Amino acid sequence: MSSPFILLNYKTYLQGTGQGAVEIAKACKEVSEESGIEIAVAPQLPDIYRVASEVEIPVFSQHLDGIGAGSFTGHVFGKAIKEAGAVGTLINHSERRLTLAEIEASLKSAKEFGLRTVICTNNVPTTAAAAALGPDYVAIEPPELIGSGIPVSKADPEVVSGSVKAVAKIDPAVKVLCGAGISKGEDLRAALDLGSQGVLLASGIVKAADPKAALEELISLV
Ligand SMILES: O=C(CO)COP(=O)(O)O
Repeated sequence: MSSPFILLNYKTYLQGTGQGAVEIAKACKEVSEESGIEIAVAPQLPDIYRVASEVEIPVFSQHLDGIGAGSFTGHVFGKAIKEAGAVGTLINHSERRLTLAEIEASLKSAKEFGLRTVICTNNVPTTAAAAALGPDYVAIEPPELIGSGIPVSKADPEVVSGSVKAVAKIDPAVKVLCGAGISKGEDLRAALDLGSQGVLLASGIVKAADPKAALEELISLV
């Protein structure tokens, strides 16, 4: 099996804001180098440039709007994200839901600017629909488990294995991540055993007293 992909979403957690965003990214980079596992970070939009400038690590945006250059006040433009140093973006996170048409437009914009794409979903049917759009990854995250500390890979293994199966049927090139409540080595191990190719996670690392130690524990059973 190939090495997993770990994507750390900072959300708007205080610990991952401003300089904290840089410090957590440095911890991720160290653990990534020590282990050979790809770890990417998704800081808040205003922190993308600072993290990408100060730490050599893949940086993702937490959101992207499917708009072009022009009259779009307050929107997130793919070219700006790319030039800030991002290499990818989340699309349709549970805390930043989009309509189907908006997801498609966001994906198109991300692809236009060469960004890696992760469409977040909440169940097997939406995962199947997202896979049909052809992103690099879909990330299945049942909303009720997000931030709960209860790992999706243990509490709802069927939604992970069901998503893996559905995506394989629709487009085997699309990779599957899972997330919600993932924080321990055994949670990541269970996620990989269910066929996912990595995890999207947040609070277990960002809010940890020692994010580097938490990351080392997370990957201990890979
Ligand atoms: O929403 C998530 C990642 O995008 C999951 O959050 P938690 O890891 O805090 O459950």
